[in-house]
Amino acid sequence: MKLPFSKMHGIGNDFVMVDCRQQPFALSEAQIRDIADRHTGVGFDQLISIEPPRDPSCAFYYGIWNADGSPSGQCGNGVRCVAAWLHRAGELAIGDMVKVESPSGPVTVRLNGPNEVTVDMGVPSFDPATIPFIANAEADRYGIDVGDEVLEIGALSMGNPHAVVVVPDLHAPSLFRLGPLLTTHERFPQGANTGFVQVMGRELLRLRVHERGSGWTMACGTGACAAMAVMRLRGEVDERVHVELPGGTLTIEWEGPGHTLWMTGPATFVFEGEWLGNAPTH
Ligand SMILES: N[C@@H](CCC[C@H](N)C(=O)O)C(=O)O
Repeated sequence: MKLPFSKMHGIGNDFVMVDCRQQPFALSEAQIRDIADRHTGVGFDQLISIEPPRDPSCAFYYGIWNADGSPSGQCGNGVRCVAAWLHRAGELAIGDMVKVESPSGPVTVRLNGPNEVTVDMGVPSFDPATIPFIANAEADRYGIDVGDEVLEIGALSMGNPHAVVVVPDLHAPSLFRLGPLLTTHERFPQGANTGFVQVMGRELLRLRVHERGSGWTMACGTGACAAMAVMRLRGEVDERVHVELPGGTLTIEWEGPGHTLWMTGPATFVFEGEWLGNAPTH
């Protein structure tokens, strides 16, 4: 099997992009994991397919798979790469705004330049049933048992589930233990992307994310949106915030509940390649 692909990244969150405009997406979960392997495959945090739309009001559909082969409903850094990929494929001009369809519904992208994209990420949902998150009622924070401690978290959906924990120090060793425990916590029946956020001021957050299905990543776009939304709901940040992640910075704008949230950041091509379908040798 020969599979042409583009390797891209959005501030270090890296992607294998597969062109499925003419032929249907046909990779098995095992093949996705083989391509994800950073030693015997290509390596990626997410694999993204670009396909014809299912919703006729959208120009294209994109599918999202994590490194462990599991599907996701949304990917913030990935959708910026989709826009830049469409530009390179001659499908989207600089300055254009277009609606593209994610597994969790349409989002609107605007190509600011060949490598910079703004995305209307939709309205964040704090409804526990939508996330999904097990809770008696919607709240801006929840106490959650993790081992023998109780952690305070925010929980929301950006089209995918997020837990947000405010911490005084992003380098505390405990985060590396807590990240995987929250990501697979029983109160998130479909798992969660776990963001640890340090509030640096009303316009600046620092964030590290342990992603469902991919582990610690250099950046998570929906994680940056989720952290901003939780802190804005709690009145701790302004309408426009920079979110610094290990791989770079995103700008997130949100007026508040009921409004859509906007994300701006880079999308970078790394190389074009062809996966030859070799099974890993281990
Ligand atoms: N890196 C992404 C999020 C990818 C999906 C996530 N791991 C999930 O399973 O929901 C982003 O930039 O948003």
